Amino acid sequence: MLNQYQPIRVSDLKFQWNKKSNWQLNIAELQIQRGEHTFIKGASGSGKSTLLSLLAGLTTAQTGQIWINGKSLQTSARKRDRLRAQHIGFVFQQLNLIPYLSLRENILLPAYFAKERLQELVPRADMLLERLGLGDIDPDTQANKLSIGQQQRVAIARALITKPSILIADEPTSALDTDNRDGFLQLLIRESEACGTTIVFVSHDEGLRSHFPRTLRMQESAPGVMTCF
Ligand SMILES: Nc1ncnc2c1ncn2[C@@H]1O[C@H](COP(=O)(O)OP(=O)(O)OP(=O)(O)O)[C@@H](O)[C@H]1O
Repeated sequence: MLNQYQPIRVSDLKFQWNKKSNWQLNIAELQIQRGEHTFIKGASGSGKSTLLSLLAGLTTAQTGQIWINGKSLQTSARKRDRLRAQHIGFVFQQLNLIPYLSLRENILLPAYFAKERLQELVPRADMLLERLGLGDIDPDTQANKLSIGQQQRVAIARALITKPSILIADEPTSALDTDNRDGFLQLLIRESEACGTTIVFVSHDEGLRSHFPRTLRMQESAPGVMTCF
């Protein structure tokens, strides 16, 4: 059943990076339910990052609609920025921590963009640090003084600080060995579940698929036309 208030709904979407390109992404209908964990797989160049960028409102489609929690992304860039900051957390392969800021400052950055009251989120930042096994580290430590494993956990805390309803993860484990990869994913899923966050996780790595109840595949439906099932 269609429900426009689901975290993510896509309808009749058609997207090209430019008019002359013979590559196109077409999605007739896609819905992702509240709290659902979805794995998106597909060959290199199949459009996984393009789809994430459309869902985050960083790029807009020529045709069709995307709703995030019932709000259309067919709106001004300023409103899309606001929607993104309020509803979506991100984790990328490059963790994108700001090296000269402290752990706590890095974690609180999205709160600033979401215009949430920073002071009210400080206890949540500290709680996340504790839950992610970083409770023994002084939260004023600069991010570049942490090991990569610690930085990954800070990136999880940062993605979830505002309790976003959607978490978008783009290949966050591709630089990790198997043990680190599984540990990272378990923490990411556990903490997302604790705040009821819907996960959209892109990876080449088939080994991760079993952690996700739903898989979407980016596939060619006609020459040059990609879709996802
Ligand atoms: N900013 C851009 N401008 C123009 N074309 C782009 C841009 N980003 C991606 N493309 C093209 O769009 C298509 C899909 O690329 P995309 O990065 O979404 O694929 P992907 O499945 O995420 O690939 P990978 O797994 O290698 O990261 C490719 O043909 C790519 O060359």
